[in-house]
Amino acid sequence: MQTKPFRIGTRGSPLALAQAFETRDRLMAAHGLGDEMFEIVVMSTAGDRITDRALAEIGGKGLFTQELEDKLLSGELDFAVHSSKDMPTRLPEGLFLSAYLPREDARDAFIGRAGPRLLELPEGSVIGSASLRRQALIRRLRPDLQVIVYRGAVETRLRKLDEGQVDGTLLALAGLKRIGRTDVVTEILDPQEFPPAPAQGAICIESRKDDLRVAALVEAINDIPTFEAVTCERAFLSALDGSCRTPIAGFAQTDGQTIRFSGMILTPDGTWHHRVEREGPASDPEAIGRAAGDAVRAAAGPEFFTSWS
Ligand SMILES: NCc1[nH]cc(CCC(=O)O)c1CC(=O)O
Repeated sequence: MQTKPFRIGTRGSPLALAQAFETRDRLMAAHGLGDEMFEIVVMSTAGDRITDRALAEIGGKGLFTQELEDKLLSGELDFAVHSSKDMPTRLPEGLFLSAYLPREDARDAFIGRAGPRLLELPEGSVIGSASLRRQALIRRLRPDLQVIVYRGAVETRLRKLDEGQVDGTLLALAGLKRIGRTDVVTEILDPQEFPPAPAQGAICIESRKDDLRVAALVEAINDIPTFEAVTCERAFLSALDGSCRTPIAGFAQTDGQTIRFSGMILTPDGTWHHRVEREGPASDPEAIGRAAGDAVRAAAGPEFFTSWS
């Protein structure tokens, strides 16, 4: 019988902590365990420390995960809780995503100071966002707006907005819900016009492949529809990857039988984009995402990926 508490790794941002506590609470409820059986271990990652540059510039994905993964591999942590959106498509040897929590709303939220709606902002308004996808989508819909790189924890971004450094910003609705700050949202963006990032809104658990005890523990809270949708979206991302500088959006929905996926790639300036729609059996989410990725890559042609890099 397990006597030592499970060590749960997380970043220290308010959102990361909320996600780690939600995971712990679900595990306690599923197994009838007390909180003494879990220890939350907070770690700082490179992504948390470097806040003045765009992520793609300093190395992109992996910046929020590497320190946690090192501690998983050394056995100092039993599992880590992440935003699936922050996870690289390829994980270190020996680690895997062993469970997904039920997905929150995957849509993006607009938070406007100069106006409540993105499409109605005064010409030349300044939007802060560090996400290549959001920057490109804004430029596509509103080429007249000025987009500036804007990072940091949610509360920092909201303060900068209040101070007037920008006229608006975009955040995942899911994150705002989890930290109880949906009060700032002025518009929820239509996922057809403003499609979310692959895996947005889904919390995942990462653990060692050979740790069957943890696999059995977390299996009890794994949400199958979220697993199917996010696996499909991550396969799309993986089929297109090669560059973390490509703005990519992708969203899958499943009814347990069929997965419906829709994806979009854009040039960073928003002038070109390609959409793809695919559906297929929920039993093979990866194949659907991969086929969608291959199709959109073929439709866009090689110059799409080289003309602006
Ligand atoms: N590192 C950015 C990040 N990773 C996950 C979320 C939101 C929560 C989610 O998508 O599950 C955010 C912030 C944002 O995009 O607003």
